[in-house]
Amino acid sequence: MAIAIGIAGIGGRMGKLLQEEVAAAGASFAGGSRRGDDPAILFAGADVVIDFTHAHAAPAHAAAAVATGTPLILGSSGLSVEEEAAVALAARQVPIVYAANFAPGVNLFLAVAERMAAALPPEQYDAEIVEMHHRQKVDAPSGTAVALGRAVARGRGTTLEAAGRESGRDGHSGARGTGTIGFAALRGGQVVGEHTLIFAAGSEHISLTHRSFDRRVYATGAVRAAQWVIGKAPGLYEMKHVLGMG
Ligand SMILES: NC(=O)C1=CN([C@@H]2O[C@H](COP(=O)(O)OP(=O)(O)OC[C@H]3O[C@@H](n4cnc5c(N)ncnc54)[C@H](OP(=O)(O)O)[C@@H]3O)[C@@H](O)[C@H]2O)C=CC1
Ligand SMILES: O=C(O)C1=N[C@H](C(=O)O)C[C@H](O)C1
Repeated sequence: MAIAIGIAGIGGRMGKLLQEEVAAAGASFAGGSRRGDDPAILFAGADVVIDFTHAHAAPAHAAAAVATGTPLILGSSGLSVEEEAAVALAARQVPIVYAANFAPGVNLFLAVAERMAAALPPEQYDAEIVEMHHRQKVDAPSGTAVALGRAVARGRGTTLEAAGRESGRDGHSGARGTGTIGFAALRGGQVVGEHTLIFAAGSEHISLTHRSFDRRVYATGAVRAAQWVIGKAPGLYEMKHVLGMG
């Protein structure tokens, strides 16, 4: 029988595409929710729920997933430390796939970024991440940029928090810190999503860029994750697990 997929944020840019991709994948649409709706109703009627809404909605959606035993696919970006902790806690009781970016190419990019960072000494190669998105995006840096920063830090045997983030440089910002990870966020027009990771040394630069031209790539990936997560044990999964890259 076709799995029934619920969609939180059905009225949003991603919500509308997700509904189309649920149908295209041969799954059934279990209903959608909008801001202000009780998430318990959506979760109770679905085999799995996809949430591309807002960071602040993530804890309530994770709690509804636990209360109903319904797996959650979480794509919202800009979660605070506390919001991510609430999601991780819920994932002890129900399977959750939480990904900053559901595009396959980006997940390969994350793996390559980690390997590059492991090979390039932080004392010589400054890591800078530049992203550009449409003018409506409300959080910065993007979730994908943060995930790239985390991948670089992991490759260097540390964490993003320990390495230190440098973002929003303006005015007398001082010299760049050695080993820190820099972020720059551009906003304009209708750019779907562009991310560049630069390793800059005194005598050479290496950069890697990913561009999304159609946000449907995220919706297709999220529906794939929804089909994959059914029957999985409780845990916090990433897109690399769905893609078999874990
Ligand atoms: N992981 C990934 O691959 C991707 C992640 N994203 C992320 O997904 C999120 C949504 O992006 P996008 O669709 O472009 O944004 P939109 O603003 O177009 O859509 C978000 C929708 O969610 C609704 N909403 C907000 N809070 C709730 C809630 N508590 N319950 C139900 N619905 C709610 C909003 O309603 P209202 O209009 O009333 O506020 C809106 O319709 C962002 O965080 C974005 O960064 C986007 C693309 C890819
Ligand atoms: O808001 C968006 O549009 C996107 N958000 C995600 C992010 O913050 O990384 C993924 C993608 O870049 C599009």
